[in-house]
Amino acid sequence: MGSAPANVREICRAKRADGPAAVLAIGTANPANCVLQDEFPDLYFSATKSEHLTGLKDKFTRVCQKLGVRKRYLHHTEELLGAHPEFLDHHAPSLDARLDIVKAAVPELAAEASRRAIDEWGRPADDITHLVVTTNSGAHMPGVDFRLVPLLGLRPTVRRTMLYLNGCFAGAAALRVAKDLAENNRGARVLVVCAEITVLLFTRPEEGCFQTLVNQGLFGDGAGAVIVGADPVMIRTPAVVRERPIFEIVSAAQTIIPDSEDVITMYITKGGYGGNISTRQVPVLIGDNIERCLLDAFEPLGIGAGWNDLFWDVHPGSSAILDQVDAVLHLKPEKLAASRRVLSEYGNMFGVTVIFVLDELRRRMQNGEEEGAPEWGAMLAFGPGLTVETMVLHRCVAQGTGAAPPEDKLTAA
Ligand SMILES: CC(C)(COP(=O)(O)OP(=O)(O)OC[C@H]1O[C@@H](n2cnc3c(N)ncnc32)[C@H](O)[C@@H]1OP(=O)(O)O)[C@@H](O)C(=O)NCCC(=O)NCCSC(=O)CC(=O)O
Repeated sequence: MGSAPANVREICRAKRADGPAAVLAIGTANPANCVLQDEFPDLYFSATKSEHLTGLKDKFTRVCQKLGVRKRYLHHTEELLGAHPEFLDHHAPSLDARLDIVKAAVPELAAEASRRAIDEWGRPADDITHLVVTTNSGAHMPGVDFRLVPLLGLRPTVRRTMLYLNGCFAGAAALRVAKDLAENNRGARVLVVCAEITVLLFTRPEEGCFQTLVNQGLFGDGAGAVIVGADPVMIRTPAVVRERPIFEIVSAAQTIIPDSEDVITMYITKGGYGGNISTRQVPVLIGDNIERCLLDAFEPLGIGAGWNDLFWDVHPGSSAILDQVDAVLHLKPEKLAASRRVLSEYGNMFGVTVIFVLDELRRRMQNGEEEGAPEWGAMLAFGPGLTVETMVLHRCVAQGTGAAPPEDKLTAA
């Protein structure tokens, strides 16, 4: 205690990372039950004993064809629905049974995606210092974050943050929180996990309820996990493991679109989720506002690239939304290929979807499918109210196959 008193600013500065937060690994997972969109109207109207509503079924078929989805994965099977006839009637009390299902299934799916991310990362699970978890599927204390600690073998002192009910912007919000954690805590390694199981949304079709048709045709189940950290290191565990950054997270912002409070709403009722998505308004409002969000994000960084010089991770809310983004930004057709492919192969998985798109972008870049190999990119995610998350990303050279940390960062585990 005899030394000079430490300067608080210096202590704070020493605790911060030197470099930007980066995506170090990505893992994804889906339930086993795959449904093809072409077959889904038959399946859905049969499982809900609604075959007599032939006009509504035809309309559902038309809506299904417009959403941009080819297949999806769903936790709820015909067998599970058969065991819960109360799920068919949105007005019947079924919340407890639905919550019991997600309480067990969401942590398992979240753990599967997380294990894949941790395996790719290569370091032991107990090197994770922070955990940021997000889901719309549940309302439990303790939550999925707590359950993941034993499931993944994380340390009991891992610093957990649980984000419930952020709708489709949840994945981008979790990455934004992880960026701040990683950059403000030297050596932090943040596991971001988003998981969704849409059994709370399931109900039978009803004349006059267009929202139900969109919900049943659009949403899918999945989980995505990302390890975020700054200043990549090479460690001996005893094997040598090099952290390989994939994308640097350069900036992250969130904004509310004016007068949009009722455009996307969601709440828990005795029969599962209630709420409304103004499906005609959503693409229009997104189109009217995203260019301003993007300019606010890119201009202060002095990045003068045109929109077609970037790579894009846009939350694929539906085909109509991606078409609107394309039109407003005058994007070349291939620019939203990663978002369109994820929508087509998995459906809209709420906040999970942008993580799948990040993984798809990485795959496309590694395979040379991303034309021009852009250096800079943007993530756009949309959700309740109408909230827009905008993130500026920077592709790391060699895309997770190079960018090895220097020898002087070699750390003994
Ligand atoms: C719903 C759509 C697929 C409809 O497609 P189109 O507009 O191209 O097609 P369309 O006009 O021919 O409509 C097809 C049929 O649906 C009917 N229809 C369309 N919109 C309707 C509405 N709002 N209310 C009632 N009926 C409607 C039409 O009359 C037509 O019926 P008929 O065929 O009988 O003439 C599209 O508008 C769309 O994708 N909207 C955005 C969806 C969305 O908001 N996604 C975000 C999810 S939420 C999210 O991602 C974030 C979050 O949750 O947080």
